Amino acid sequence: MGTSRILIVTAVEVERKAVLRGLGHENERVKVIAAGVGPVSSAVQTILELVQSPIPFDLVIIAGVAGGFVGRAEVGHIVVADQIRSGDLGAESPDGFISIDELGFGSGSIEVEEKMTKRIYQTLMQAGVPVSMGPILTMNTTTGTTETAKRLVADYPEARAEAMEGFGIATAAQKMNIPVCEIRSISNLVGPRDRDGWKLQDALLMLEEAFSKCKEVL
Ligand SMILES: O=C(O)c1cccc(C(=O)CC[C@H]2O[C@@H](n3cnc4c(=O)[nH]cnc43)[C@H](O)[C@@H]2O)c1
Repeated sequence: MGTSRILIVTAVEVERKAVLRGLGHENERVKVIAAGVGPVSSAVQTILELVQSPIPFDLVIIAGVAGGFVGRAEVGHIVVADQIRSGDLGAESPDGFISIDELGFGSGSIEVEEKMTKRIYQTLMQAGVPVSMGPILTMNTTTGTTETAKRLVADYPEARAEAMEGFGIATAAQKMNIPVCEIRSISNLVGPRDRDGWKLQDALLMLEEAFSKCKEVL
């Protein structure tokens, strides 16, 4: 749609390939990179890409698979973030988790680019893709117990999904004054670890479909 340059950042290569299949091909406006698993690796790789690019990027889109919170995002659905939040940046205490905001050391959430977020969400809705919108949490550690899942559901009542890169990549983009969006395809539910139960292939196919439906509005 626009003439802006977009950097799409996934964690792993299979996600990058799914996005590329959806887009049809990479072009001079849209670049897709796999920046590594977790907020640190993905943030560092993103900032390197943004700083080293001869032509500046206007938008960063975080994309990949994610865990959905039970009753809030089903496996096979797409979640578009209306907020990118760290789910574990802070301190533990006997009275519960204390966020980085409450500690007074900054903010654990980053706002998304509203116009593009709405455009992506509406495009997917109109195309009949199962999609919902809400905060996506970023975790250093994939949740694998009922206890942690309960803590997250209680602390972030609006959160739809968790993944491991969003807050890192968004922080890198924010430092460069570049707006961000996040789109995730749900591969598993957040809860007791069941790695064999992850529907990775289905989620990657849905990620591909989401980008194929959205390519005209990017
Ligand atoms: O087998 C594992 O425990 C495992 C640990 C880290 C990463 C993976 C991946 O397969 C990497 C892909 C990517 O998946 C995102 N993801 C998917 N589901 C979840 C989740 O329930 N909680 C957090 N992250 C999730 C994440 O962004 C990874 O980078 C496997």
